[in-house]
Amino acid sequence: MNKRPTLTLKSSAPAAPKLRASHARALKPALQTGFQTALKPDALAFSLLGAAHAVAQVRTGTALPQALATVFAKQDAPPQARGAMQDIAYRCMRQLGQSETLIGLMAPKAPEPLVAALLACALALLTAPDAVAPYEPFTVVDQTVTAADAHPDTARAKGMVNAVLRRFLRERQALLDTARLQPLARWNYPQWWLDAVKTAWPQQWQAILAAGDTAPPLTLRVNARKATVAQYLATLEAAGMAASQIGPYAVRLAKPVAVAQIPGFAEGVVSVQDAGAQLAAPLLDVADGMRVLDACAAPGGKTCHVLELAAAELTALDADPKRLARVGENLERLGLKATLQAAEAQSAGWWDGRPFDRILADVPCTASGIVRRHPDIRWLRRKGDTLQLATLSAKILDNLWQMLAPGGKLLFVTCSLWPQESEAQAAAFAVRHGATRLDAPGQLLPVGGPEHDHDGLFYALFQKNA
Ligand SMILES: C[S@@+](CC[C@H](N)C(=O)[O-])C[C@H]1O[C@@H](n2cnc3c(N)ncnc32)[C@H](O)[C@@H]1O
Repeated sequence: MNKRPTLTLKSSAPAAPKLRASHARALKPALQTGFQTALKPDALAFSLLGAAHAVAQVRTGTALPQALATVFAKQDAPPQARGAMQDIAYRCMRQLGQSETLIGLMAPKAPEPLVAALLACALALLTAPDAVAPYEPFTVVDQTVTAADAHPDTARAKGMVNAVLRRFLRERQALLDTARLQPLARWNYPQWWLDAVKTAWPQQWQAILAAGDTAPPLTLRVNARKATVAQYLATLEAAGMAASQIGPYAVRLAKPVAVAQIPGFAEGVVSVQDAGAQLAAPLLDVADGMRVLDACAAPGGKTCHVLELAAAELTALDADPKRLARVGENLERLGLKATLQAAEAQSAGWWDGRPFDRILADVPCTASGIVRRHPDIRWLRRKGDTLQLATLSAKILDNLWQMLAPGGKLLFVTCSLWPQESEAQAAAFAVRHGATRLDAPGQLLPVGGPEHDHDGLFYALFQKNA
């Protein structure tokens, strides 16, 4: 791996203020997550409190989708409140560094976990640019105080919540200017993540970090068995939905909508898939009748795309049986067939010994390239995860190589930005196995803008000598 120089963030502004140690410590687990409030489900206060519970759970290590699912179930939230909770919680994740820094500047002492999460949710709404602010500032403050009052873990802090948010409204710009002297608040990523992006991508680090804080587009993959892109664009136009083609099978909707509102989704005409992820199936170069292994398949985006392009004999393997079930659901919706196998890709116990013509190894990784879609990842990952996951994926690749037929191709994919998991891994693998490296995009950087409206993926393609 090439060593690149580390850039440090330069600022002509005064030195960043030190936060009190109490604000920098890890937050304690949230209490009483099952408590039912008397708040009306259509009130913003209800959604703020639900989102705050989910955010507090992320701060103790739970992934945001799981945290939200728990809150939805426990609070018996109706669909509209679920949508609002999800929107607030995702905004909060993208602004968490700034919000926690602001709380550190304004709160008299470190708030309890649920209070801190509630304040962070409110600040995420209050700091949204005016043009896209979903609620009036005074509504946010009023409803946050109402939410605080409605829960036993936050009720005592109601006065402090009110004081902090009103102070923020009064001193907004000065507080933001001070907070943003901290890299954590300026970029909304932990320091180790900032250092890692700067080291790996010294030219593009700012664009990568900024793009990771934006909401992702809704990109669809047109099922080549059922429609062409031109036909599907005409369908969208007839439905009054603006969209454009951004890849051979990729269509981006101008305005994201719920899956249920996507024309043809239920009938399998389209699937939701990032434009960068849609490169995998064509790169694999599968022909009808080939034996194909998708070794880390769930939820099946790439599996299904391969089968939309060729009538292959495909085995979809995944270590997680619950996630594997989602591959089955996607295959069914699209009218496709594959053999599903719950097993670990670094073991060979499940293999019948018949070599595969093509292998897709979309290995487990830090997912550092898909933070705009999963903004909680940056707060959940630890620096040491990279080495641990790279070690596992090396084992997976070595094991899969023996299953590849002579002349066959293996496509190695990650959704990581870290070279240790991607290019360094690919280079070391090629040396270990004397594998021929074929043309592939390498690292796709998620720098944003219309030309790069894709996640951060890495592709390396290998061929086994015949
Ligand atoms: C990046 S995701 C795959 C995404 C999928 N290829 C798609 O396009 O929809 C990685 C998958 O690897 C699975 N996984 C993790 N460890 C594994 C292992 N040791 N063997 C096989 N699958 C594993 C995870 O459950 C996860 O579904």
